[in-house]
Amino acid sequence: MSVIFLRFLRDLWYWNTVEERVLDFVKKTAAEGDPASVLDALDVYYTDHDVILSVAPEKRLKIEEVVRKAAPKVCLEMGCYVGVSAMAVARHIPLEGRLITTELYTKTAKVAREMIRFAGLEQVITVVNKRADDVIKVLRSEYSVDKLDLVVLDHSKWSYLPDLKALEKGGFLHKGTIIIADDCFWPGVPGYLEYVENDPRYQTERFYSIALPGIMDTVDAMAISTYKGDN
Ligand SMILES: C[S@@+](CC[C@H](N)C(=O)[O-])C[C@H]1O[C@@H](n2cnc3c(N)ncnc32)[C@H](O)[C@@H]1O
Repeated sequence: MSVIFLRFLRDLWYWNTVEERVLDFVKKTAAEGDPASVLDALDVYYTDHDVILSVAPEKRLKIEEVVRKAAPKVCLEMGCYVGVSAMAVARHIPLEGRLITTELYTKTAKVAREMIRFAGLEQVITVVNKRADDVIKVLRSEYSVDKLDLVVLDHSKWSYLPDLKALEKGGFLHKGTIIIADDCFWPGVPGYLEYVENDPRYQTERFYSIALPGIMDTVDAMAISTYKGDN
C-alpha cells in the first residue's frame, strides 16, 4: 500500500489532515505572536508526534544562520507547506524585507497562512497558492520583484532546476543572491546539484544532516549556493 494511501486513511480516521493537526498543536502549545515559540512547537511536533514534510529542526537552524548573516530583503520560497522554513527566514530578514512563498495545495496554503498569522509574521510573508513556475512568470508584474536576494527551493524535486533556470532567464538573480535547496540527497536532486556545483556562476556548499531524524539514518544535504553573476 502506498504511503499516500496510508496518509489518506489516517486523515480519514482523524477527520482532518496532518497539517491541520500541526496547526492545532501549535495553537495549544506556542505563544501567539512569537515566531521562536511557534518554531519550537513545530520542532517538538516534528520530533515527538508525526512525520511532517517540513524542514527538520537541524536544517531549520542552518537556514536561520544563513539568513541572519546575509540579511536578504527580497526573498522567494518554492514549497511553503505549513511554513516552517518560511518563518525561519522571515524572522531574520530586515524590517523592510519580504518573503513570497508558493504552495500548490489550497488546503495546505490555508493552514500556512493561519500558522504565519499566529506567529505574527503575516506582514512579512505572502503565501501564494499557485505552482512555483506560474509565480515566477508574474514575479515582476504582480509582485513588483526586480531582483531576489534569497531563494529557497523545497517543492517538487524535478522542478528545482527548471525553476532556477527560469529565475536566471528572468534576470532575477544578482551577484550575491543565495539559493538554498533542501533534500539534495534524499529524495535527491542529482541534476540540480550537478548544475550548481559545476557551473562557475555558482559557489555551492553542502550542509549535511539526517534526512528523517528518528525514523531513518539516511544522510541528506541542503545545497547553499551563492550566485556569482555572469562574468
Ligand atoms: C517539502 S514540503 C515544503 C516544506 C516547507 N518548506 C517547510 O519547511 O514547512 C513541499 C511543499 O511543496 C509543495 N509543492 C510541490 N510542488 C510545488 C510546486 N510546483 N509549486 C509550489 N508548491 C509545490 C507541496 O504541496 C508541499 O507542501
